[in-house]
Amino acid sequence: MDPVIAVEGLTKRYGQRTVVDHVSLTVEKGEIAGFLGPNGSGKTTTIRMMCGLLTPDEGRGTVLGRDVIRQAREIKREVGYMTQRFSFYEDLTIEENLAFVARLYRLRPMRAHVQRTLEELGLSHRRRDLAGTLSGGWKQRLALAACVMHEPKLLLLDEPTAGVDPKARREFWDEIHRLAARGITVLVSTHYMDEAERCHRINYISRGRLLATGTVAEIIARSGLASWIVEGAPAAIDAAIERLHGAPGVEQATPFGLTLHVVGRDGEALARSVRRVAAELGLSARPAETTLEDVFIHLMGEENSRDREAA
Ligand SMILES: Nc1ncnc2c1ncn2[C@@H]1O[C@H](COP(=O)(O)OP(=O)(O)OP(=O)(O)O)[C@@H](O)[C@H]1O
Repeated sequence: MDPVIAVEGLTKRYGQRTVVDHVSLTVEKGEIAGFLGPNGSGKTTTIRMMCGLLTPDEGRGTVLGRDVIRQAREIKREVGYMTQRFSFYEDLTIEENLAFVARLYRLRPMRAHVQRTLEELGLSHRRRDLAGTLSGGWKQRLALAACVMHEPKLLLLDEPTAGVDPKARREFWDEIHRLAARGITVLVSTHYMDEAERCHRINYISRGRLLATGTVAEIIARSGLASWIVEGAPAAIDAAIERLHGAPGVEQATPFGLTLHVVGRDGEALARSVRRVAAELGLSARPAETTLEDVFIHLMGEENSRDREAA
């Protein structure tokens, strides 16, 4: 079966700046593909090129079997795109907002589409609530309803859960998994690590370039990073950060509450440095599983140091 998204070398420039730099991406049917990267790394721009809203300066490929350059209009109609800043008529109810969207898409019979969508997304009992009175989580659910009502086979969700509480985020992701189980393909950008871990595959982009792609396990394994956790009193942890900075094998030391994640590629040198500093400061240290967050912090750090070298 052909991939739902198969793009190659997508590039977008604004003036002198290349904001998306030869991004190639494949997403298979039914897959939940995560799109991660720091602010301003080019996720939204890439998504907009894939849903036919923005013409790439270079690159080619297909989305839902249609050409991203020549058939942008068809793609735009056939995907479900949830933007970062979706908007509703706040003084209309959930049902009225959906009816408005159904009219935009010329869905017939309109009532039946609205009804089915309300039911599928668990919105029926709140359909007479005004959109303006909904909590963040329910607004997000309404936005998702609006972009699935025309039954798209591909959903492009741009940070759909930004600013939503953990319970509502979890429910939103349960919904994404339900949609994927029905064969809908999802590409979703996020800054949350727990969400990244709920994706089948992850694509990590930084400064417009795709730096890592694969399952969580593959990305962690390929990073070649070893990790240690150091624990103890806050003052000693602060001192450990200072002593570990620049120590052999230590590439990053990141505090997480009362623990410190210490990460590096040279496992033996890292172990020696961590053990030494822990002993000096009376801290406990143990080897740990490298997390996705460790890998992403590391990738960002590498980019920054490349910049410093180039400067
Ligand atoms: N129309 C435009 N004109 C000029 N620069 C732009 C335009 N659109 C985006 N950019 C720049 O391109 C870069 C990538 O932006 P983009 O919104 O794609 O990133 P992002 O990864 O989605 O970021 P975030 O996580 O903050 O949403 C940013 O530096 C942004 O300022």
